[in-house]
Amino acid sequence: MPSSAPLALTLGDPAGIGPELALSAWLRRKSERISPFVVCGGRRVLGEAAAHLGLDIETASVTDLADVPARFENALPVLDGADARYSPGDPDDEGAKAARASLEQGTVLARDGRAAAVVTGPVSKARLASTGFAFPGQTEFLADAAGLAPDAVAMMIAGPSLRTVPLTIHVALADVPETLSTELIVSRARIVAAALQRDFGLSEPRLAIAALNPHAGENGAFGDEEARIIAPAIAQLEAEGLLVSGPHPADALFAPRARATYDAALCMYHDQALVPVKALDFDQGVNVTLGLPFIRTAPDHGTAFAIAGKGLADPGATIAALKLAGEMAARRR
Ligand SMILES: NC(=O)C1=CN([C@@H]2O[C@H](COP(=O)(O)OP(=O)(O)OC[C@H]3O[C@@H](n4cnc5c(N)ncnc54)[C@H](O)[C@@H]3O)[C@@H](O)[C@H]2O)C=CC1
Ligand SMILES: NCC(=O)COP(=O)(O)O
Repeated sequence: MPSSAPLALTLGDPAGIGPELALSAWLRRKSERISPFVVCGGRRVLGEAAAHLGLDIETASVTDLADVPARFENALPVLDGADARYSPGDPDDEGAKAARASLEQGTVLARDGRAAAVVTGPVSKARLASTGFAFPGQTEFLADAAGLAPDAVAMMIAGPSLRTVPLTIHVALADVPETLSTELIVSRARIVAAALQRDFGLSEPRLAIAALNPHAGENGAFGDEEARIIAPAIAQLEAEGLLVSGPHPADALFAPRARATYDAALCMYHDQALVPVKALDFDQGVNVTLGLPFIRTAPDHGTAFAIAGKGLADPGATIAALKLAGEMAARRR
């Protein structure tokens, strides 16, 4: 990868807050020291969004990624690609197709090393599905684009207060117990430990593993997944030399004293992992896909259709995602 390779920012659903987040992040590029980034398609959307929000921002069409750093100084660089009209809060098929094309374009650029990372804007999973997108989320799409099975990657939600990893992601809560297995926990924990070393500079990462049931099952009174599935995984990981603790009752795992004892908490289901980060760090929460051969980050929030185009969207999580992607890329160079 060339040392000047820019970050590729995808548009997200054009009817959501993605376009205004790209504009706001560019406006703060100097104060926040954000590495140069290029938006994958959507020049019309971005122009109309800037006009709608009264933002005096020029976009610059780029075809050669080598031009991005210079253009980034004075204009928001945009690659030729899919586009749509700007219709904040009113998602449609044209916008969903543009969101998908932008995601595909950014992913290829990162996968081929032409972009330093792909930073994805928020998409509606339901709207993407309506285009025939065959994946429950972007995480699973990225794994597939890298030639990996869904289990070969892990979703980390990273904020200033803590990092969490949902071990099951886009599955119904009712399906979580049967989806969990000792092998799944072991393989995801290995991915997390390796990423904490490689991308976060932690030489001896400490992993805390949450229980599934209240009170970690209370010795089997309310569930046996802790003894049957989670404890054997912890024993195996310890035997491999990893610093692992648990299964911890999840209610106390995110208290400040507990957070000081680990570098990442591995959680059994989506909301167990995302609720604490969103409660503590909503506007700085970053979703990182671990285990890919390229870098992917994203703001850890959704399309927020109800506030799109109203000037209410906080760009903090998008800025944090861009900055973390830049730091990870610098560490890997
Ligand atoms: N990585 C991604 O692309 C993600 C996409 N989604 C998608 O987003 C859609 C909406 O999901 P929701 O659960 O409603 O979550 P959401 O994050 O879009 O909205 C939840 C609440 O947070 C507010 N909010 C979100 N981002 C904000 C920001 N930057 N500044 C100020 N307020 C903000 C919204 O207005 C709403 O009140 C769904 O279709 C889902 O698939 C959800 C999470 C992540
Ligand atoms: N709530 C986080 C989330 O669902 C993000 O999913 P993905 O689109 O990054 O796979």
